[in-house]
Amino acid sequence: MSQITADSTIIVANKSNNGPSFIGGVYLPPLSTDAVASLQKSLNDGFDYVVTDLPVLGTSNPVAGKARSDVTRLESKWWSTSVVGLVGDPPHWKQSASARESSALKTYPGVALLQALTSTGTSPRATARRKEAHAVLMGMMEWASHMNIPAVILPHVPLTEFNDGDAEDDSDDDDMFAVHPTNTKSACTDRPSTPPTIHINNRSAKEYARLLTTLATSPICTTSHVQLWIRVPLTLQHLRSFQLLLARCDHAPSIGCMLYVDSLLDAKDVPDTVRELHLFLGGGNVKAVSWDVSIFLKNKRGYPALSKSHQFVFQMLFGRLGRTLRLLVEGMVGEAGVNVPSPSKTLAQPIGQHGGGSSGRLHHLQYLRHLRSRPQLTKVLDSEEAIIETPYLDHLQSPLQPLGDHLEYQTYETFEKDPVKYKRYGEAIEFALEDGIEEGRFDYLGSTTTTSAQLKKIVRTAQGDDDDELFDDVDVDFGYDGEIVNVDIHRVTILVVGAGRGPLVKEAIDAVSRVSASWISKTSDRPEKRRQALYAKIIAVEKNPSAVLYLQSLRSSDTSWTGGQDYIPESDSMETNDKEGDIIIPGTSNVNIVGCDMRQAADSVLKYMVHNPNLRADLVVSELLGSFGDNELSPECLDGVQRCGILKENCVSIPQSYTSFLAPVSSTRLHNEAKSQSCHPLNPNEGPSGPSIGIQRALETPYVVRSHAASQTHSEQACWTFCHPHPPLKQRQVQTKSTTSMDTDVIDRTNLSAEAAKSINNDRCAHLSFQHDATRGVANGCGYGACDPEMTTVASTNPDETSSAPKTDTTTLVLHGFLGTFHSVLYESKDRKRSSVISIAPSTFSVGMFSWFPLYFPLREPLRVPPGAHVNCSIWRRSDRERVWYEWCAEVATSEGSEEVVMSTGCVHNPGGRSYHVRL
Ligand SMILES: C[S@@+](CC[C@H](N)C(=O)[O-])C[C@H]1O[C@@H](n2cnc3c(N)ncnc32)[C@H](O)[C@@H]1O
Repeated sequence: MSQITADSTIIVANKSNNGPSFIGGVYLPPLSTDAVASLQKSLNDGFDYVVTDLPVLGTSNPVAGKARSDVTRLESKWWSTSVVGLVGDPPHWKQSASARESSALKTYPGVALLQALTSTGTSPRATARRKEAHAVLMGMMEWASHMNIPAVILPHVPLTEFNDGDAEDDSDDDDMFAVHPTNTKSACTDRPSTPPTIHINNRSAKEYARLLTTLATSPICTTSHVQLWIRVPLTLQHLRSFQLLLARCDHAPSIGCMLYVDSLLDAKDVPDTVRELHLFLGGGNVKAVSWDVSIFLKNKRGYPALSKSHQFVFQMLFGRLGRTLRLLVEGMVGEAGVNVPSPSKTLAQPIGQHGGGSSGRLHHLQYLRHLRSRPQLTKVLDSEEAIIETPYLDHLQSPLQPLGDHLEYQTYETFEKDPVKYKRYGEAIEFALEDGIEEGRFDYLGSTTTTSAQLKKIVRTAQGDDDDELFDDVDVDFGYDGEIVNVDIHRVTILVVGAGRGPLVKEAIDAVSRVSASWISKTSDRPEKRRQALYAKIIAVEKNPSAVLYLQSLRSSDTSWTGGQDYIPESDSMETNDKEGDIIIPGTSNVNIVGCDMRQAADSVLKYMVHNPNLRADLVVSELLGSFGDNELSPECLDGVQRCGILKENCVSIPQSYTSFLAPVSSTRLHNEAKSQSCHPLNPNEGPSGPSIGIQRALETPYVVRSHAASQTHSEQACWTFCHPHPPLKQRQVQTKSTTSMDTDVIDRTNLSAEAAKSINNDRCAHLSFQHDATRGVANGCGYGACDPEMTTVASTNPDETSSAPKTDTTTLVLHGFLGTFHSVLYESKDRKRSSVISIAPSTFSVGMFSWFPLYFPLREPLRVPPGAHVNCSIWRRSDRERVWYEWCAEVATSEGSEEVVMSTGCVHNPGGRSYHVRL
């Protein structure tokens, strides 16, 4: 049976074994005090959990402690996994209420209790009522905690005036259930051009916040981990008022939102809803979404279906939070005796007498499952990478420091599973080799002889085709099998730096083989039918001794690493590495493994290259990129390689360049996680039992995170770009007509490429301005993954006006930091016709690649950005002899004519690298 627990990742992980993640529950009011009967009726229909009314405990009133049979019949594992509690109004209150009261009570369960709890009246009656309400609520919560129920549904403060305080004392009880008209219709249908006013009783809201905070910090939530799901109807005003409530509760993680969809959503209100929801998903701690059966329409065959507008909302909610979001079906389907009718029932068409199955809600569940299984959702929620990354959602990690630390075996293994990254590297190496051949850049090594049969085999293997018969179809004339063929061999030297466990070496070997096969095939028209092929010298440099052992083991067992020959022991120099008298096999590679820091050519093989210009590298391949591009010190490492003098002057680097991007993010979850680092730092050197690092350090440290409950509010912007290798000095001097006194002859005799890398400064700064975006950046979703232009189209539509301009924005954004991402051009041909790119910047995201998550730069204090204002962010990359670090600073500004007025600013974070740095 699937589980409902406080830890969403556990649920999803459990579910992922059985198919798509989808946790669906149901509330069956006639059985609301019998969890056994509810479960019996609903599990067969495919629901995962049920909602039960929490009982009134105590001895002082007539219905308190009323027996229920389920407590003696259901084992604890069911209560802790498959039952959610509902805080409703005490039954004896309902019983004593007049008919009018009853109908008002049905609006939202628990509202009458909430009203009594939060009233500030001082009369004896108000005081007694409040006391009773408090005892009822605490009893319910204690029982939930006792039963280990994972979550409890509570009401939200209604958007109406309570007759609060002493006024209540003078009124009869009818008035306290009076429902304001706005309560029964979607606020989405009120589309004011000025900011909507939240008509809630502010005093009650604050009383409620105090009560919830008390619960959230009590053992009920901190020890028993009961989550508080506040029922928030899906209207603009409710969403906004709930965010105020959460802010008052200091965004306690145990207080979450259960969105309640109980009103029809007019198509013209979809843009507003989409924009509002986008931000809400970053700040509303959304745990569940409940669909009231009254909003279902009838399809042609009479089965329940949602309107197009609600389908869009479903897609958005599940597309963003589908791996952690629980679903609930509520409301009546026509049976008698149901005591929780939908307030908006009259807006919907009735769907008939029965919703199918033993629960009467089977068809609703089947329909919602059908929406969840649409390709738009399955491709984001059920892909292999989605399943792999699930445990990492919103989980902060210290950025790796592969230069300063040695990576673990398992870390390499995880990298190597990426289905996109290595493919793109393979393509890039192939393009670079093809262009090198076209430009005649690879040295002629000599000629070798082989047979047609052997050549066929080489081509076939490179094409991944082992079937002899199939090969007969290939339109290349290789002659008869025994024919002797001459092949001119050209040598390419490939330096793979930071080789790890060798995946890029493998890509290089395969690319050499593929390019050679195609060159062999293309060169049949040369004199005497002499063919041409490549032979590669690959030097794999790695500083992690354990990874070097792995590389050596691979070399000893894989003949593709030793030129297709049986194992050849490695020698100290490049030239003597080939076995005496061995014939070079066209299209093969011979790998040398060098265990040292790439910034020092301390090894004999590398020294040999330095002293023999024709043996220097034609191609240098590396993957030293961090989430923010340069944050794992790729620039310093690759400059170090170049400075050693082991690159030819026309050497090509893969990657050729990488650009760092930054985008503002609104996410209370990420900010909370960062704050909690002050007590439980991630830094493995300190560990969970280490000293607390303090709030300053916690919020001046960037974290790698698979953002999830987050909203990127503007398109990302480029900060800076690093290109490799630096053009040889002489070339630059000629280009810039430098008149320095440097003796170019001397430089010529040493190494122009090496000289070029000697006086490089990799410090950078960027001043970015994120202008007001009326769509609130909805297309960027949570800031990880490809952006969705359809969202922009929907959010930009303004059906009220003839112009297509978006409606005036009325929301204040709350920013909690910035997400750093990167885009890298691995290789682009000079004519730009062929290129291979990897990216985690949303606008150019490499779909399916999961090796990098964004780098979250927190802000010490969240920034409030009023409608129309823009956000400026300055970021610096700084260094000293031992460290590299970032400093960042954000401000809010408006434009007044041509003038910019700064409205508020944060401080410069991490000055001098005081809280965080990367070791050189
Ligand atoms: C991100 S891993 C990539 C490993 C492998 N190329 C891959 O794609 O799976 C970076 C590797 O570079 C190595 N490395 C980092 N800086 C280095 C340096 N200065 N010299 C040699 N190796 C270095 C690390 O030990 C690590 O194995």
